[in-house]
Amino acid sequence: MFFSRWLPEPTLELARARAFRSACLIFNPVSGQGNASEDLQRIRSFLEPHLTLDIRQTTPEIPAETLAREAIERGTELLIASGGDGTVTAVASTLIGTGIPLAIVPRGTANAFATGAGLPTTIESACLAILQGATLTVDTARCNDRVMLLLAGIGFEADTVRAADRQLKDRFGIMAYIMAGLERLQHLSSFNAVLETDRVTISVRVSAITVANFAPPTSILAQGTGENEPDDGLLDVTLIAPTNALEGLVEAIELWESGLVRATPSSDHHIGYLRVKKVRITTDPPQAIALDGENLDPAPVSCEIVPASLSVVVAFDTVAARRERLAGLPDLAVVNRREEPIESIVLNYEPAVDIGRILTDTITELATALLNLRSAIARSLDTLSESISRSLLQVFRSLARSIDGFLELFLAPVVPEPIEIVHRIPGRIRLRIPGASHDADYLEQLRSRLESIDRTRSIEINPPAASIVVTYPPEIPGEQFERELLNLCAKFNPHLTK
Ligand SMILES: Nc1ncnc2c1ncn2[C@@H]1O[C@H](COP(=O)(O)OP(=O)(O)OP(=O)(O)O)[C@@H](O)[C@H]1O
Repeated sequence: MFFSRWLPEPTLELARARAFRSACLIFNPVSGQGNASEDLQRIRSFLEPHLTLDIRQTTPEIPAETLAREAIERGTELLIASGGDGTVTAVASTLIGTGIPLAIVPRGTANAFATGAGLPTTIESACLAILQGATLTVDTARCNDRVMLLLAGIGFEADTVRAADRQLKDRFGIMAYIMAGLERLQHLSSFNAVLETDRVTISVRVSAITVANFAPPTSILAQGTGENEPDDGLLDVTLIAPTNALEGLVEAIELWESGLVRATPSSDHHIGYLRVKKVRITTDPPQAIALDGENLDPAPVSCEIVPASLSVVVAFDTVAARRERLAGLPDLAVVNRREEPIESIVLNYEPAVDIGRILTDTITELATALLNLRSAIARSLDTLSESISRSLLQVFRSLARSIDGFLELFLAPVVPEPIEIVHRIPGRIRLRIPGASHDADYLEQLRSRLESIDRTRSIEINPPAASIVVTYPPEIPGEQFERELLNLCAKFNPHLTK
């Protein structure tokens, strides 16, 4: 989602895995909410100094798919899709199995493919990735004999996609999906489903089923397994069966958290998940389907993974961080036996990703987006029903609680540096914890632990100096008391005695 822009730039000026000499840019001038001619100008200014760019613009009559097929016939080396997910899907579907790489310069509303596959999400970072030329082969899938890049939603998800129409997206951007979801929550219903996987047959009553190849954290209903990987050779199936609208909201937030921290949701909720190579799903009554954001008529759904079938251009550091790291090994020598100088690039890569900062910034950004949404809603109250406004208020409260939880998790615990024994004489020992200076609470908690050593006479704490003086009867052997003291510190915080 917002992560990629915080990832570090490669340490070389322009580290290149492969230098594309030419590319065909398929540009949708009506995608997203930005200024298309400015966007095109920026793409050209980044790329044209380095490669020959064949620019083709889509029109209502000439879709991206036709332009992509023509480019493949002309023998293009690289196809760049610039637009929303509609444009990306159309171009990608022509490239499956060809080995020709796809680069994405995302300019849509959700940009679900780019964020879900961990690709660059700004024009600048996407162009830099094209110039660097690192590629990753990802899975695609087939759903009812059509290409599925991301996911198929059955039931609630499909109803939400239908409700988030162009007008709502133009007005509220990505928040349109949240608003549409809240609106649909008022009419939550359930249906019977039979899932036949490659291993088992499952019968169940649910409100939503999502089958995902991979999905960004914003595709909330696809986050059951918490690990939608683009190249794991598996489909992730999420089943949700809330008993009422409020529980649905809570489960959506639980899934949103799962996607963000890449963990499975807690077992307290009516959320199921499984991972399969293929699945056939029949529903009673028949449910609407959303395939990669496009609405399909109700029908049984058959999905199958097509492993390692699409080559995509990724940020160089993403590939290096996932696949290879040699920097820092002693006496390192690497002989390049290929024309492409990839080894030297990997050697120079220094991954210094601060996950804590990324998450904190993301959450802050999300909180800001929520505030913006709230003001947008306040301005549009006339056009919203009272029940939608009430639901929105509830979702703000729940999201605020989740955000608080994250901030507490990532900001609160400061792990002090290991403890130092500054001074010891019989009957008195002085400790110092450098990282805990000014953290009076932390020192007080430690004091109450140390008080449990029964022969302790007194404990004095000096927070600014991060020092603790402990006195004990001088006749007790010093090493024995010290050992007991340090054992207790280690139990309080294992980092203290490292
Ligand atoms: N020049 C054009 N004028 C009008 N419509 C166009 C033009 N070129 C493409 N389209 C339409 O744009 C749509 C695809 O838009 P886009 O790539 O933004 O996908 P999207 O799914 O709408 O994206 P998002 O939901 O992320 O905004 C297609 O329906 C296509 O027919």
